[in-house]
Amino acid sequence: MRAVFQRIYRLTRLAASGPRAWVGLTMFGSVLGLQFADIWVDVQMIAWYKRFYDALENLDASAAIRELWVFGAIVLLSSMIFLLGDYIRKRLLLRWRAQLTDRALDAWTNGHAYWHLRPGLSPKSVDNPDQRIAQDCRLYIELLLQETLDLIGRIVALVSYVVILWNLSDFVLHLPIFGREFAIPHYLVWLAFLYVAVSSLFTHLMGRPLKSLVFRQERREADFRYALVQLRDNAGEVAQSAGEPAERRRLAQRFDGIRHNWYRLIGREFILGLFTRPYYQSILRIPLFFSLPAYFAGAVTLGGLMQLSSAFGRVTQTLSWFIFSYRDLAEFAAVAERLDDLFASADRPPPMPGAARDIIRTTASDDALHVRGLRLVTPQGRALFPVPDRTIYPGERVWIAGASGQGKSTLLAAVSGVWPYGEGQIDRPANRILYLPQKPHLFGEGLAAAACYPEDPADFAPERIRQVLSQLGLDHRLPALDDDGPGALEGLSMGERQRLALARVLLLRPDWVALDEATSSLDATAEAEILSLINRSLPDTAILCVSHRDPFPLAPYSIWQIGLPQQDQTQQRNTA
Ligand SMILES: Nc1ncnc2c1ncn2[C@@H]1O[C@H](COP(=O)(O)OP(=O)(O)OP(=O)(O)O)[C@@H](O)[C@H]1O
Repeated sequence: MRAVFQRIYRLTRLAASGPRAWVGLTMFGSVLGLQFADIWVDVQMIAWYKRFYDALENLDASAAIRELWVFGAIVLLSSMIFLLGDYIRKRLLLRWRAQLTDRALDAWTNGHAYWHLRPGLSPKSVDNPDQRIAQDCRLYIELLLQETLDLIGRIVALVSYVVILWNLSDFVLHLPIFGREFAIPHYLVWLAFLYVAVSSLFTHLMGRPLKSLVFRQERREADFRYALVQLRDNAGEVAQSAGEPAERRRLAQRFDGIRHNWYRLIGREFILGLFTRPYYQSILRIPLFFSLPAYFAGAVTLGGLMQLSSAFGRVTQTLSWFIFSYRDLAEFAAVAERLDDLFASADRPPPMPGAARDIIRTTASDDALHVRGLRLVTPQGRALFPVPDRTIYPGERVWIAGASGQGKSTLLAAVSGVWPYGEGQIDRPANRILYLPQKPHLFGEGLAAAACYPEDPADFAPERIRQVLSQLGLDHRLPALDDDGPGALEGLSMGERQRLALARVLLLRPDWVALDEATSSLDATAEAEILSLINRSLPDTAILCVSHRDPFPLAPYSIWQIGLPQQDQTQQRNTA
């Protein structure tokens, strides 16, 4: 229970702090104030009923008409209070959600948490981070506002009801226990608290598994949604390999997960309902029974008994917030756990047990790349081939060669700073290394965004983008250049995707480039043309090229052999 409160405290602080935090807090205070004003209007309405019906009974037409005007004013005031409160509450919802989402995105993207916390790379990978950031942040704030406003409102109401009950139950109950007689003054007040405390304990014991079931349900829903997204992303491959039955099987399996957990969830809700439902239905009657000892002792009249039981009922009903809100509170606790877990894991991604994380990284003072004593291992601790020591200076071209699976891509990931497993030292240049993979991921924002990634296409002259795409053989795609939707990328062949990604090298003109089989899908002639174009256009750029084919157009280049040679190509090549 303490852990739940700590989580809620941490998350709420994240959402409600930050620049201009006072605006959010003022909004929260205003919503609360309007909630109290609404209660006051409610009280006015009750008083109005008495005045209006008295006027009717006395056949006082002018008083009745006056009360109609009062009624109109109360309705107007009540509507204004409701609408204003609702509007401010919704604005606050977005404000705190935006702040929490911002923090979650920071945590997820800073320090490469999104890279480290994937299955197989971390012992505690984070499932469905997209759902946690997109949905849980919203749900958390929604439930936070709902439960806290409700709770505060009830606490205030409780104080007034307890005062009423205390004054009404101004008599002593004499209770014989084990032969001795105990005198309990104001016994109804104590009884109300005891009754609800015992009932709350029951509710908690019966509903305890709900939180983890809700937690699991959210996860399974997200898994199912993600499986559908995967089908959309791989539509071409699935359709051409007639993979529909396999996809249906996969989707049905995910849905089965939802179904099984749902049965357990509703089963538990049923068990909880066995207690809460009768409790809900008897809460207005039980107070009457509890007040009977006072009646039979002659302490109150029948009218007093009714008044007492109604005050008692108000107190118990207000105190029963925990019982009535148990399902929502379980969801709130589950959402808080999922979100807090995301923040905690992103802050300190846990290391894989048994895999060294001892790579020392510094920024080289001479703007070169120095690799010393580097031994890379997989996350499971399997050692890859040792990487020969090497220094690469600005403007150099290097072919990183080696047979498949020996660690070339892993070396590039270590040089980029993301691969943590292994030991040795990497002193890297201060400037960013532009990395192009074999299978470039093109986001759905259109050709220009893909060609300039990760820079903003607005920073580049459209003419320059056209010229580069044309140099790379993508003239036929230029009419779609101004289309900034995913349709512009539809149908690009893998070779065209690689050409589009290579445009980044020519547009961004970085000081360092890592090409990780970035031309593997091009035919030999096109590959030679594009590599020569890059070689000519960027004479001062250092190029690290992972390739199974000799990148001779980059000549003069040297070879950095990783593991066993793939073929006999280890001699230094100095001419094209
Ligand atoms: N996340 C990971 N989990 C487990 N093993 C991994 C992981 N990443 C890489 N490896 C393993 O590390 C080894 C080196 O992989 P890497 O991709 O660096 O090879 P490569 O030399 O680039 O291969 P290729 O030429 O086929 O692209 C492989 O055996 C691979 O299975």
